[in-house]
Amino acid sequence: MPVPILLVTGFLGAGKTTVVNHLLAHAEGRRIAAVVNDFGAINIDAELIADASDGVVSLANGCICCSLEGDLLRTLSTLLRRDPRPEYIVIETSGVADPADIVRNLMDPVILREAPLETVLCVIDAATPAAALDDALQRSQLRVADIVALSKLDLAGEGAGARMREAIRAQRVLAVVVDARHGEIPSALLFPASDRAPAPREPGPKRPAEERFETLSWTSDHQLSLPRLQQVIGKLAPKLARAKGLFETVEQPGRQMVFQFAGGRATLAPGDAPAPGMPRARIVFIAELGVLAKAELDALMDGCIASP
Ligand SMILES: Nc1nc2c(ncn2[C@@H]2O[C@H](COP(=O)(O)OP(=O)(O)OP(=O)(O)O)[C@@H](O)[C@H]2O)c(=O)[nH]1
Repeated sequence: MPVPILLVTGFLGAGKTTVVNHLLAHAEGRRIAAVVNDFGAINIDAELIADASDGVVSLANGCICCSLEGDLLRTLSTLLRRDPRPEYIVIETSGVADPADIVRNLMDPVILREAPLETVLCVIDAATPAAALDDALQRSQLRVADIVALSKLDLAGEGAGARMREAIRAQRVLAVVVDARHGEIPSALLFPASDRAPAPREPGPKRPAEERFETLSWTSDHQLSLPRLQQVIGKLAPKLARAKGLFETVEQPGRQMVFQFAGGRATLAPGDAPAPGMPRARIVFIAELGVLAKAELDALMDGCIASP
């Protein structure tokens, strides 16, 4: 039996992992394998994906739309040889990925036969201005989508959700647009029960690889001071496109916290127990190329380490 693929795309911090997590947590007995790509050296997303999946495969330190394309195909072949075989495969792309290039790779004749691309889902943050969809990368993410999920409607101002829907419709007349409150999308929509094999897709011409963002990682084996971190994030915020990380604070010892900075908003939430053998604090920062210097970042972040 072919194993349908769901490809999840969307800009940095739009809410892709939240959607994938919700899907895996409500798998209702389906064997779903997840492939997660963070283009930084540390794959925070893989750690944030619920254990509910049939094994999370993490592809880090590159983007599956360009440098890791071979790794993606090898990973899919390995998943398809698993016994028992997964019934579905979800691929979460990094927020900087151009999905057209991934779609092209998935049209590989063997993969297409064994694991056909069924659905492309694009997650869009409803709390960002609709003009964000004019961005070339976001346009290409929207262009290949069959389903568009509007996230963060709870944060969007009045009318913002409606304006975003209109902007989506203007670019993608045929896409199904759904609300995804905290990642909630009915799984029947994402994995429709159909015996028909999905038709091959035409991904369009290959785009020249364009480096626009870079990721900088910071790790430490110490606890962090929350007030100092808040101050530093305030300083860094204008330069950041996205940040996420896991660490322990001196204020709440013994508890791993999940830090998220997306759409200009920073949040901190309790996380799972720390993974063994990992540095106590690991944070990935994503910025437009040349905007954030590693030495500046290290100096600021080192200042967040709680004094003994
Ligand atoms: N309030 C609110 N927050 C949300 C919603 N969906 C996602 N978030 C938050 O937005 C932040 C980013 O969400 P993720 O799911 O990690 O975003 P992502 O698209 O996977 O991020 P990258 O993989 O880094 O591009 C997290 O703090 C989420 O909790 C929503 O519907 N409402």
